[in-house]
Amino acid sequence: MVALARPWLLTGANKVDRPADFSGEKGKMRESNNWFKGHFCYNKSNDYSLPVVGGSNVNDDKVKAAQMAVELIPNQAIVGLGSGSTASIFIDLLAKKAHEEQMDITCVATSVQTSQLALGFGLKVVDIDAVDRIDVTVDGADEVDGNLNGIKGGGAALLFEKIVATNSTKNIWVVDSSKQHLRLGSYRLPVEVVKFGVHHVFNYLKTRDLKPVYRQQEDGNYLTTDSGNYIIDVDITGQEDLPQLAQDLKALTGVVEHGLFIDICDVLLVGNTGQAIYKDQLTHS
Ligand SMILES: O=C[C@H](O)[C@H](O)[C@H](O)COP(=O)(O)O
Repeated sequence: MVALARPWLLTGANKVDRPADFSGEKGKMRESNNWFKGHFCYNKSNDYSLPVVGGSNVNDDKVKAAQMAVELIPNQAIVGLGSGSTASIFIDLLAKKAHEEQMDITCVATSVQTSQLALGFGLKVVDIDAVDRIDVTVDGADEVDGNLNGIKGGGAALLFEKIVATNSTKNIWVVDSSKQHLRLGSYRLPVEVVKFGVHHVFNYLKTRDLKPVYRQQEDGNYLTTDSGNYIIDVDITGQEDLPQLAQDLKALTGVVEHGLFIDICDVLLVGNTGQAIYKDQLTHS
């Protein structure tokens, strides 16, 4: 049992004032949040505090990136918690540090699963509307380019992730170097679309040569996000002007959000190289 492997869970040091409210889904593990679906497997039963997690190089790299991020979190910070395997490692390490150093940390989660994970680790998680600022958000990414623009949403959390990120003073991304590409597009871009009329949006995306594909669950049903929407993954390899594409997608009726995160990441932490790349120190833009 996880709690036994993490003694800081037993102290009650991090009291939950107001649990995050995800539109009635509180406390439910939804299928849409099964992160293993074509993406990764985060095994909550592993106590992977450093030595144990080292099953693969990629995992080692994620741990290193997460460790670097934890060092950047000051006491009394309001922290946005990203979603995905790397963010999950960060959450675990943050909980450990908060306990050991008796830090006063308040967290805002970007998905139901992240909220449950953080609460399980003893962190204080509040609803985004219960705070008037988010000091720093730490999240993973599916792909990131040399300007620190990226694609997110491989775990279908892009909408809440973008809401939290755009309301954060600083955004730190934690990645392994396989996520770094000169140009975005190796990873299909997730587009979150309301269910009503979704086939019309799908057909329009086809006409834009975006080769849309519905994201499905293992049982063949369309995957549903925490907000009750569908995800359509599109191919952006032929798209030259990504900021324009981002605007076009956003303007499409029925589209709620897309996974292009442009000009959002402030600091990129790359686990395997130990690099910290700061956006304001880039020589190009
Ligand atoms: O919706 C999912 C998020 O955008 C994740 O942050 C992203 O998919 C990266 O996840 P991971 O750290 O597992 O590669």
